[in-house]
Amino acid sequence: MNAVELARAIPKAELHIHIEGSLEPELIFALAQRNGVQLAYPGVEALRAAYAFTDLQSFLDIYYAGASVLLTEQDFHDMAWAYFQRAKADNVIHAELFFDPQTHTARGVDTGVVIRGLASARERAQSELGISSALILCFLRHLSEEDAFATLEAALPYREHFIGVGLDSSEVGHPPEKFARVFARCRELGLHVVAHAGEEGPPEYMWQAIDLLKVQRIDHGVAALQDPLLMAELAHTRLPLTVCPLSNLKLCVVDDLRDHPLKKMLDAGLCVTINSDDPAYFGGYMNENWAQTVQALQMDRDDVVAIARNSFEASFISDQRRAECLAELRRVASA
Ligand code: HPA
Ligand SMILES: [Zn+2]
Repeated sequence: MNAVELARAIPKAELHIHIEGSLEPELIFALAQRNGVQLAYPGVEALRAAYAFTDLQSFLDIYYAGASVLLTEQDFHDMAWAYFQRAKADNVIHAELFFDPQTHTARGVDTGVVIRGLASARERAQSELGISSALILCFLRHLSEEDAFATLEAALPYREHFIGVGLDSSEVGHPPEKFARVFARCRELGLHVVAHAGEEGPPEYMWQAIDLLKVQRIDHGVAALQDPLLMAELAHTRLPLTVCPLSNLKLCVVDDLRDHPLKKMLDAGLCVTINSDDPAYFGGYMNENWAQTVQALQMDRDDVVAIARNSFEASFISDQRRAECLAELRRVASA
């Protein structure tokens, strides 16, 4: 097996997937019809043709429009179940899913509807596919911290269904410091904390995520390369970064996959992982991200194994499940 074949075959954890970003155009139209929702596009092809993004905001506008078809518990279940089946085909054996309650509560959909629908898909993925998973509630950073507090409050009756919180949506102009108090509260509640930083924003936002939000992982973090002190810190602490190469390409964070910083970050000793972010919008699920990145950056089999191992080390799974995943990884890597 060469490095690209190994990248496809190796068991892996996905740690940066917005479940609303796994909604394929076909399912968007099927749900629109089921729920009587009117879309601004005449059909699947027209919608797909609109997926030509110039930056994060141009994507977010379409992503929030796509999510408008989600109304019932069954809708959330169907979306997540479709993702888990796709993940299984890519040898994902553990997944930590982001979801955005505010995208749905703003349309009158109750937080409980969102969480119950996702939770039942998770249970099904465990029993029918053997995929372990968890949910991470994300606050939309373009909204206020007060809004984030209200979102947390509304989700607390379902506390057993999510393991942590994150921070997503429009980065520039909405630094992590804006959410310092709500993240402190989440830490007090025993929730894991992560945040998007250094996708379009500067290294300063990554420092804020570390120092003020006290995150356990940074989502994206590709801006780290602009700051040698930050690189040294990340190498020293091994704070994981959930990198999303095809997302960075589609949102013009990099112009060419061959210029992607992932390999430099790996070689500098950072705990980097490969993830799909919003696969229905960015042209590829896990194995497309892995295969294209390994190919473009000419990574070898050792790099592939190191990144897969990082994905389990960076995950919020039990020690027992982590040991199982690492054993499975060793089995495939040595076959
Ligand atoms: O890549 C992303 N960045 C920020 N917010 C998001 N929400 C969905 N995907 C993203
Ligand atoms: Zn993301």
